[in-house]
Order: sequence, then C-alpha cells, then structure tokens
Amino acid sequence: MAITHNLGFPRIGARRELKFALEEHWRGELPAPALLELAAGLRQDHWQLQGELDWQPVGDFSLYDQVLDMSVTLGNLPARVRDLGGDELTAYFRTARGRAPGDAGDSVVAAGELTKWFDTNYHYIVPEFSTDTRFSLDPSRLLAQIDEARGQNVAVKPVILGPLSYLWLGKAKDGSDPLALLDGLLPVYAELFETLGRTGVEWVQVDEPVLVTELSETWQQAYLRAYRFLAGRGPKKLLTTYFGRLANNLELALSLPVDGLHLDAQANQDKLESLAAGLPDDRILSLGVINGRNIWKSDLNALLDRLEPLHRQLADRLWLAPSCSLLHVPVDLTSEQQLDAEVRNWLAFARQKLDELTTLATALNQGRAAVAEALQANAEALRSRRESQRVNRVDVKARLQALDASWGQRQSPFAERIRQQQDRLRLPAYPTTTIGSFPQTSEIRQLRRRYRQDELDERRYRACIQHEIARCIREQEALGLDVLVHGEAERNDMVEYFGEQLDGYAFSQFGWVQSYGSRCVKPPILYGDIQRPKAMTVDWIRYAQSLTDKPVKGMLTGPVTLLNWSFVRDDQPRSVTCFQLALAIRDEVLDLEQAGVEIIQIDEAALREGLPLKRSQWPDYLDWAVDAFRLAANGVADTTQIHTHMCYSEFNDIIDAISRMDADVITIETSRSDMELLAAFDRFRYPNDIGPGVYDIHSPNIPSHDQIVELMAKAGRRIPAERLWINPDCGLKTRGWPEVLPALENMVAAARTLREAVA
Ligand SMILES: CN1c2c(nc(N)[nH]c2=O)NC[C@@H]1CNc1ccc(C(=O)N[C@@H](CCC(=O)N[C@@H](CCC(=O)N[C@@H](CCC(=O)O)C(=O)O)C(=O)O)C(=O)O)cc1
Ligand SMILES: N[C@@H](CCS)C(=O)O
Ligand SMILES: [Zn+2]
Repeated sequence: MAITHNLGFPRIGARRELKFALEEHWRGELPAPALLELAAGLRQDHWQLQGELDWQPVGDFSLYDQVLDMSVTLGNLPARVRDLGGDELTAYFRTARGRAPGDAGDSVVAAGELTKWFDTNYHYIVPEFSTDTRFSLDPSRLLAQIDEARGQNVAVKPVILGPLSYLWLGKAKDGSDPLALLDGLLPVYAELFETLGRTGVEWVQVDEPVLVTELSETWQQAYLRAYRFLAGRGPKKLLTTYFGRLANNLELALSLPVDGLHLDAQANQDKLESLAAGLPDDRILSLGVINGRNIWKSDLNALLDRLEPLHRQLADRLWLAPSCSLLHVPVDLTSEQQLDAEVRNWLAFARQKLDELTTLATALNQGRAAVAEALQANAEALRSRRESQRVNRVDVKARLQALDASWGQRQSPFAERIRQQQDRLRLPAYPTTTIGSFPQTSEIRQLRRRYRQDELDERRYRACIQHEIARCIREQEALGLDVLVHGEAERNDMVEYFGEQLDGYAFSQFGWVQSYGSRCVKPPILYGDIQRPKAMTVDWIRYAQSLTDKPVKGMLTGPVTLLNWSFVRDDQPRSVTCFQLALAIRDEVLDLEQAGVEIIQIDEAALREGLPLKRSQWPDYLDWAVDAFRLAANGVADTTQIHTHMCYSEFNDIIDAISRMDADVITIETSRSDMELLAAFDRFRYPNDIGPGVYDIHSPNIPSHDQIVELMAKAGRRIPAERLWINPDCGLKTRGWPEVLPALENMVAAARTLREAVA
C-alpha cells in the first residue's frame, strides 16, 4: 500500500475568508472569539478537503505566519512584545504587525522583520535572537489543533519547523551566531516531541528546508548533533525537505536518525532508485511527486512508470505527497468559471493536486485499471497543452532567434549618457521622486471591481482613473517633487496588470496566494509564448504627462519580476520565457520613448529573490536575468533615462550584477539600515546614479525633515552628492494619503536644505 499525505494546505480560504476576518479584527470590528471560530471553520473545511489522504497535516494552519507560530511554541517572542503583557493573541499580532486591535501610543512596537521564504513570494516573520535568548515550550496551539482534528476523525500528522531551519531563518540582532543557541533549543524540541508522543501522535513532520541549501561543515555537524540528541524521543519523525535538490546534503539527511525522509522527487529524480534500493528496512521514503509550487497538471502516466518499480520494492514504506506545502498555490480550480476552458484543462490547484495524489496511490495500490478514466483524461490534457498553437508561436520563437548582442547595449557609456540626460531634464541637485504607486484607496479598488462586474462601462472607468491620475499629479506638483509618477491607480498589481494584457498569459478570478499576513497576490498564469498585442501603459502615462511640465516617469515591471511572480510554464527553460517577456517590455519601452516619455522606470523587485537557493547556481541565473533586463531596457536613445527599482537592500553579494544592469538610476530600500547598505555601492565604486530610500513605507510613521537630511548626509559619505536622488524605499500603495502627504512634504523640504549646502 502506497501511503498518501500532505505537507500543508493554503489557509487563506478559497474566498480569502481569513484575510477579510483578520482585517476586520484588526480594525476592531470582529471580536477575537469570532476570528478564532472562523479559523476553526476553515481548518475543518481544509481537513475535509484532504479527507482522502492517509495522513493529514495539523498545525500547518496559521493566523499570520507559520514561522511566527513556531516562535510562540518555542517561547521566543521579542522582549519588547513580552514586556507589554496582554493575552496570547494580542502579543502574536503585536509581533506580526507592531500593533494589536485598539493599540495606540506606548503599546505600539516595532513589528518583526518580514523576509521572503526561500525563493517563494511568501514572506515570514524573522525569529529574533541574541546571546541571551532562552527558549521555553508552549505547545498549547499545536495540542489544541490536534484535539480539534481528532474530534473530526482526522489522521493527525503534526507539522513543525525543525530546530536547524528555525535557527537558520532567524537573525541575531546583536550579531551573535544563532547556531550558538542550539544547545539551549534542543531540550525544548525534545520536550515538544515527548509531549506529542504522550498524546499518541504516531508521526510528526519535521520541516528542514534548509537542507536544500549549500550548508557549511559547521551546519552539517550541527544537524548530526541535533538529530542524535532528539533520536528516539516522541513520535516517529519524517524529516521533510523541499524547494530543491538535496545534493551534497543527501548523505547527511540519510545519516540522521529519523524514521522517514521526504524529498522533492523531481529535483532529486536521478537519486530515487538508488535511494529506494539502499533504504534501511525501518525507514519510509516520502516522495514529493506533485509539484506544490506550480499550477500545471502532473503527467500521471509518466509518474506511474517511475513509481511502480519503487512501489514493488518499498510497498507501504513508499509515501506520496506534493513536493512542498500547498501554501504556494490557489485553493480550487473549480471556482474558475471564467478561465478559458482550454487553458483550465491544463491546470491543477491545491484540491486538484490532492486528487492527482489519490489517483496515483489508487493506481499503485489497485492497478492502473482502477483509475483508467482519470489517467486517460490526464494524458489527453497533457497532449492538448503540448500541441496547442497558443503555447507555441512560430513568430515569437523566430524573433528570439534573431536577437543579437547589440540589442542589450546602450549607445554610449553612462558618463556620456548622463550628460545628455542632464541637458535635457535640467533637474536640480538631489532630485526628488517616488517609486510609482500612490495610495490604492478603497475607492480605487471599488472602481476596479465595478468595472470588472460590468457595473461601469469602459468610458466611465477610464474617466474615473484619469481623475485619480490628475489628483496624483496635482498633489505631487503641490509638494514640489521633481520627477513625477502617474500613481498606478489603474493597476491591481504590478505583475497581474501586465499579465492581463500580454498574449501567452491567462489570469484567474480567485487564484489568490498568501504573500504575507492578510496580503495576497493573484499570480497570472504564463502558459505560452509571450507577445504584446498593443501598448499597455502609454495612454495613461501620456495623459499624466499632459497635465504637467515636470517629467513623468513611464512605469513598467521588468521581465525578471514578471517571471518570478507569475506561475510560469514548465515546458521550456525559465531563461527563454524571461527573454520573451523582455522583448514585450522592450516594445513597451520603445513605445513610451516614441510618445515623448523622457524617463522610464523598469521595476525589478523580484530579481534578487529569484536567486537560486544554491549559491553555485547564482552566476548562471544572474547572467541571463541581467541580460533580460538589458534587452528590455537598452533599446533607447542616450537621452532617455532608464531607472530601475528594487525594494530590498542586500546588494553586497550581487553588486556586480546590479552594476551590469547599467540602469542610469537605481532606487533601493536603505532607510531601515541607516544607509549602511550603501557600503556595497561605495566599495564597488558603482558609477551610476542612486536613490537610496529615505523612509520606510512599511511603517505608518512620518519621517521628519531632520531624519531625512541626516540619512542623506550619511549617504553622501558613500556616494558623491551629484549622483544622489531622494525617494522613499518603495511604492506607496499600501499607505493612506494622510500619511503620504506629510512624509513627502518633509522629503522635499529636506532636499531643499541639502541643495542649499551644495549651492
Ligand atoms: C511588492 N510586493 C509584491 C509582490 N508580488 C506581487 N505580485 N506584487 C507586489 O506588489 N511580492 C512582494 C511584495 C508583497 N507585497 C504586497 C503588498 C500588498 C499586497 C496587496 O495589497 N494585495 C491585495 C490584493 C491586490 C489586488 O490584486 N487587488 C485587486 C483586487 C482587490 C479585491 O480583492 N477587491 C475586492 C473588493 C475590495 C474593495 O475594496 O471593494 C473584490 O473584488 O471583491 C484590485 O485592486 O483590483 C490584498 O488585498 O491582499 C500584496 C503584496
Ligand atoms: N512601482 C511599484 C514598485 C513596487 S516594488 C510601486 O511603486 O508600487
Ligand atoms: Zn518596491
């Protein structure tokens, strides 16, 4: 009997029920018991949807983030939150967001840092450590959910984050080494396992995704030490790895004293037979056979060809699962009634992926004939996708073939370009600008919803958006900003907006995926060769420019970010898809230039986050990613100024690549690090213009004039004043106008002060 299980289910809800309830609760409109009741209802629904599986995950549900949940279980909330007291839920939300419902004044604290979860678009709350950190067990959340699940006849398999991954994902604010905390942490994990054992849990899933990164000898030794210490305590342990190949850590993983190993079957595919052959009799092997991060149907027949011999060898020691938690895919394809039927037939969301798993297990346990119809339909769907004219377009492929290196080359080097641009733009010293988006108010979202639901015709919708753009231009002129933006009011999201307009993309209605906390994104589905049927942004920018004499930036999302934040095709290398996107964006850049736009910003917010988890693979990725950016950007004349924006700040290790992008101006996040992160640009003698962010847009706090002047003075010690711009860290879409206006007022005033100093 092959056994089926799941690593984790999306918790936001098929209709984003959790998002809306959380936001209502934070506004003080939904009491905590009602929020908790809704969460319990979602868990119940999700266990029911997973009812066919042999084991179901428990503890994967989270009100905000699973890493923060683990911090609670290990008694490791930040001292600034613990000191404020209050109940458990209050402390939880204060750590996540800096405030709980009703908090003001002294009860507002700095929120925990959010950072991306491996190479996904999910963001977790970073555990905070110092040399003084002491852990203590609080298993109450996990035990309560185990009880709840047992009450619903769930075959309970608790899920926890393992000790090494927990330490690796955290940060010591005092610069100490998190690994030094391992000895203090292990007894708490031991107590947790023993507690779970006493409640009769048979298997516990211990997530150690860090095993797919390239670990130093010290970390490898730490793994051995930790799992030897924990051996034999509590339930059987399924050591769970995901997001890639175990590579050098495979032997290490196999040598750990655990009862089973889960790995991504596709990433480790050349190892499966030898693994099965050498597996000790008392171990199980769990294969992540269904891709948990994309939305394509699996090739079930090909998988069975591979799995049948393994199953004959391992019998019930073969477990089948998705490759990782299904957190990263939408819940249910059956909701998508407006999606093109042909494309829909190629897709599988979370529910459909679990169906695939059940089909595979039935075929293995009872023979393929038992699921002949499902296998036939699957083969048909795959054939239809492979042969579809919409997937493979001769014209797009031919254009890519015809590319030569000159397409990625600006006409002149930066020093010459910037002289021509300055002659044309006549900007003051320390030019001020913003990153693109202005507040996405509920009125703007309502507009879009009414347009989508045909309550507003196109003419009226466009007039309303123009009205928003006009307001945005008016406000920026009144503030005295130097380079304006149109505000992005017409965009639901910086990626989805472009996906909706490019051939080769489909988009869903309900395909929401959690990005952080209650915030979701709806990644568009890139299924075929990419072609831009018509200009996507030119009318809006032209309209904005018609309202002002100041330059308005054309605003685009770059090819690498479109790639990394979409569900992309798996039938060709990512680099090829990225170059197709680059050509489409290049066409838009040239149309903007043709329309007289003097400055064009191409956001590459996801370029760094797409770095492979293994450093040895970085050079290859950076080569083609930077080439794709250059292909998109570099068709313009010297007089056209290209900006790029990246809303993160760790550039030390990729500064060569950033430099090779050769954007005339790069705007980056630096305010929270006190400009320290400019050190990389300084050390490398980065030659082009830089706009180091002077205020943190994630916080409602208003930066003062003096703070901004001080930050820019620090920047000036690293970068010559004539190459500095002044701007916020990132776009302002999540903020409200009452916060944005005074912040930008101070920013412009600070620029004036700085200009006086250089006059
Ligand atoms: C910069 N970030 C982004 C990432 N990935 C992207 N694809 N895009 C990004 O901008 N990754 C890293 C970060 C993550 N940061 C964020 C920040 C904010 C959000 C966010 O606010 N998401 C919204 C959904 C945005 C959206 O697409 N909205 C649509 C539909 C809105 C909607 O649900 N409308 C309701 C009606 C609402 C109303 O007020 O009446 C409806 O239709 O029923 C739109 O604006 O049209 C969120 O709500 O979570 C995400 C990631
Ligand atoms: N232009 C986008 C970039 C976000 S990373 C914005 O301003 O929202
Ligand atoms: Zn940004």
